[in-house]
Formats: sequence, structure tokens, C-alpha cells
Amino acid sequence: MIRVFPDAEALSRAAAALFARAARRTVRNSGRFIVALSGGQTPRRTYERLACPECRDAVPWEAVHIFWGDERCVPFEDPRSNARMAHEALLRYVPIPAHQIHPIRCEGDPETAAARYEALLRSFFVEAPPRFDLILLGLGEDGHTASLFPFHPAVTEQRRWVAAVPEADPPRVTLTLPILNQARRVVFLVTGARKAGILREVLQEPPDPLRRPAQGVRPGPGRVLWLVDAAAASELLSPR
Ligand SMILES: O=C(O)[C@H](O)[C@@H](O)[C@H](O)[C@H](O)COP(=O)(O)O
Repeated sequence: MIRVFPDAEALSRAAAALFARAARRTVRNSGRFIVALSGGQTPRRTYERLACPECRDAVPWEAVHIFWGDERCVPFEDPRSNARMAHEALLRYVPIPAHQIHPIRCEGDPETAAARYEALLRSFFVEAPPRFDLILLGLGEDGHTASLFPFHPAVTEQRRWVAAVPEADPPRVTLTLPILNQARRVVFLVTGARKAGILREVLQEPPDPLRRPAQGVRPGPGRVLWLVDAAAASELLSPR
């Protein structure tokens, strides 16, 4: 499912509204909403929209549990930190209990950090493998998503839920495809002309997850939604 928006602002508003609807519905049904946030810059505006004074009450924050799809192994104060970006754009403005925010702490060794985050997931989730209610993802120009990079062993990891990517600069920790594909719903947020080429490849070339890891995100029918702006969609071949 692909929805094209005129620009990034319209996309961010729709993404925030989708998050709020999903949160309300899920909390009504199960009493909590477990989400993994995307890093990178694209989701910032969506997070800011969720935090805006007239918007923040749309989400039952007291029942929301926040995880991340990946993290750069830098201190929280580092502008590259995904946890810092979410805190600045959203989390410091909403009444979510601090113990329900679970950043991936990996200032040191990514392998240790990956094992520690996996242990956290195992202690938090009743079912194995864990099923997030919603996972937000971005798309890199090389086809990566979360920190699953082309031709990296983490892409084909089937046993571990969290993997280390020590070769990245900075090193990273990422959820693996088996976990991403367990999610009840995955929403990709993609904006900008820079992503037009890779978006066409990911959506319209035959699946090759090792070459384009975003193509490995296939949780099942109707569970992946692509929110893209017109610039990113500009190379999509319209259905004949
Ligand atoms: O930690 C990260 O970098 C993200 O998880 C990564 O997968 C990101 O979503 C893409 O690289 C797109 O990044 P932009 O949104 O900044 O283009």
C-alpha cells in the first residue's frame, strides 16, 4: 500500500494522525501500544506534529511504550543520536512515563549493546519473537532500512532479534528482519527527490533483500504502508 502526499509536511501530518489512531485503537483493545521509532531525519516532523499542543492529547501516552528500530552508538548528547532526536522532537513534550521509553544504549561496544537490548525485549514481551504494534521505518539511498545495510550479515540474521553493525560509522545496533516482519504494522516514511531512484527500485524491482534490505520487510498482506511525498514518488512507474 502506497500513499503519495504533495509534500513532506502533508505526509508528516498524515503519519502523526495514523500513529494517534493506531495508538487509541490498540490501547482500547489491549491496554497498551508498543511502537519502535525510526531514526534519521525524515520522521522528525512527524514526531513534532505528535507533540504539538493541539495534537498531543490525541494519543493515550500513559499506555505507550517506545522502543527504537536502530541506534547509532554515540552518546545521547550527540546530534546523531536517534534517541536524542525523538526526545527533542516529541518525548520531552508528552506525558509518557520515563520507564516506558526504552532507548538502545550503545555508547560502547555494539555487540554488547545488541545483546543487552535483546535481553530487554525478551523480558518485556510475553510472546517470542516480539510483536510490535507499529514500527516506523525510513529508507536510505542505498536501500537500507533501520541499520540493515546492503550485503551486511545482519540482513540475513534469522535467529537474533537485535544485531550489531560495528562496521558502520558510527557503529550501530539494529532490530533484525525477523522482528521487523513480526510487527502488526510497518509504516515507511520517505520524502525527497534523493530517494526517488531507490524507492522505485525497492517497490518495483524484484525482491533482493541483500542488495536492498528494505525489500526484506514483508510482514504480510496489508501490514506495510508506504507514506511518500511526490518528490520521492517521482520515478515510480504508474501501473499500466
Ligand atoms: O538510524 C538511521 O539512520 C535510520 O534508522 C535509517 O534507516 C534512516 O531511516 C534512513 O537512513 C533514512 O534517513 P533520513 O530520514 O535521514 O533520510
